[in-house]
Amino acid sequence: MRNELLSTAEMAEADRLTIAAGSLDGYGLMQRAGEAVAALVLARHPGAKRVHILCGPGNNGGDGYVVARLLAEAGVDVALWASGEPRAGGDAALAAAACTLERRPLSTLTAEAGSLVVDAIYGAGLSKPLTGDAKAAVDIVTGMNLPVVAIDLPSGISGDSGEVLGSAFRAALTVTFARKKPGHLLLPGRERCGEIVLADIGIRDEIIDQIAPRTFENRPGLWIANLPAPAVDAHKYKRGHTSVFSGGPSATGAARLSALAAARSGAGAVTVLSPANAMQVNAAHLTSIMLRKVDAIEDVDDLIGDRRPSTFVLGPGFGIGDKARDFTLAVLAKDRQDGGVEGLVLDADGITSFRNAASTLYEAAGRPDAPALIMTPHEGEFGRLFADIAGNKALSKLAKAREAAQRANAVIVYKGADSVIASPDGRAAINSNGAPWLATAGSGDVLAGIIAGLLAQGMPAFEATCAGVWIHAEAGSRFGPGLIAEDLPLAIVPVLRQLVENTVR
Ligand SMILES: NC(=O)C1=CN([C@@H]2O[C@H](COP(=O)(O)OP(=O)(O)OC[C@H]3O[C@@H](n4cnc5c(N)ncnc54)[C@H](O)[C@@H]3O)[C@@H](O)[C@H]2O)[C@@H](O)CC1
Ligand SMILES: [K+]
Repeated sequence: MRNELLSTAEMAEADRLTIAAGSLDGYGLMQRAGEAVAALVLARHPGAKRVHILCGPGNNGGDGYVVARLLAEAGVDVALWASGEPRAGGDAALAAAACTLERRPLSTLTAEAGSLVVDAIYGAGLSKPLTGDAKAAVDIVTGMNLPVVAIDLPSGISGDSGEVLGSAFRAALTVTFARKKPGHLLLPGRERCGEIVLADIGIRDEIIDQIAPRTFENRPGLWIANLPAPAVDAHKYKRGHTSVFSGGPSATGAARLSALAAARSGAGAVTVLSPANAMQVNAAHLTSIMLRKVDAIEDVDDLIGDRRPSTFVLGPGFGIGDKARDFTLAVLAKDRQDGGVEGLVLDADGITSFRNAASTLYEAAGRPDAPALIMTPHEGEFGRLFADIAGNKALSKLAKAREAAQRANAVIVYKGADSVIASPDGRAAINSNGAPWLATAGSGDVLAGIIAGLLAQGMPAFEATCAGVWIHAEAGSRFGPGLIAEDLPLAIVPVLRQLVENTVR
């Protein structure tokens, strides 16, 4: 399966390039779109008493006119409601002319219980909040709880941001074309789409390649080729060494969770770096994971010279302040080359520690040959570091993560039920396999550990991060109710096995 997501502008470009390539004209694409939707309506709702088709003035409405004609030809009782007139001479006007059903104004919409609604009011062209007849239609249909099949997007949902503009339908099924759009995966759009079906309308893969999208759905196909599989002659340090900084005596659990997750994700060796006064408590809880005393920057330097850990986690339970900043900058000052430090995952207190010193962090991460910096902020932490970006209402979550990654010279995981992973090189991925069970104390510590563990095995930073987010979410979703963070490191094992055996996509 291909994982690209197309912005609404890229989708329009794909239409244009397809038409220019001469295989299909705009009207032909619209026919294909309408055929796909009509076929799904017939397949999914064979017993629908009556289907109300709501058509807007643009090409989304054009698709609706095609659906109306095809369903009527198939013997379905169709009622057609129009909002505005398609532009004369355009594809939608042709589709409307080919549909001889009586058209009634959408402002007079009435529907009966047991009927089905096809929403073709607005799609990719939505440019402002729903008002007037469109908004009233949403209220009526929602109030009656009628099932809705949305064409391309539920009207009112922005294809680029997933935001509700004014109000929006809640669809049971959304049929979109060629590739999904970010708004199908970002919240609240994802919830409003229901099941999403991707229909092939004749836009070929080569056309998408030409557009070279930089946004992806985070699925295994995006990174499986980079997933580490241990070589036959692997010894433990060849499989990567991750070190996790522990907090003080009363805050050590988070680091151990991270460490365990790094080990489960395949790092050959994992060390917890503990302040002297927490050595005992850490030692009492560690078996296969190593322990080393680290109180000062010299200790970090000694460790790197001596044991050559390739990745670090700093933040979980660590405490906010100078020490977090100093250790972070000490790690980022190392070189990557020749078996040096590959990367640092900065989470929780590690992120918050830089709220008034962000530029120092970004400069350190931007030095050529610096280890990769990966930051995993939830919404609150993101706002602390990137207040201006977080507060910019014109930006989607996707755009915010992208801008933050570029500014910070870091891979950013903007966490949430729709986590966005963005790379400083402009790539971004939206995750959609999460589950509410993952919102539990310590869950983020485990995520940081998985990412560091994959990174230590030589996975590139963006791919390791995307894989970590997906594996973490998949493990949590499969585990389900009752999940606590302690369960997660073990719960990733069956997910990893399926990935290694290539039985999950
Ligand atoms: N050749 C093509 O471009 C194809 C387009 N397709 C369909 O065409 C759709 C996009 O068509 P359009 O670009 O015409 O856009 P829409 O049909 O989504 O919107 C039509 C127009 O409505 C106006 N509008 C937007 N939001 C409004 C609001 N809240 N209140 C009042 N007016 C508003 C805008 O002027 C907009 O251009 C896709 O979603 C898809 O369903 C498909 O037929 C496949 C081929
Ligand atoms: K629609």
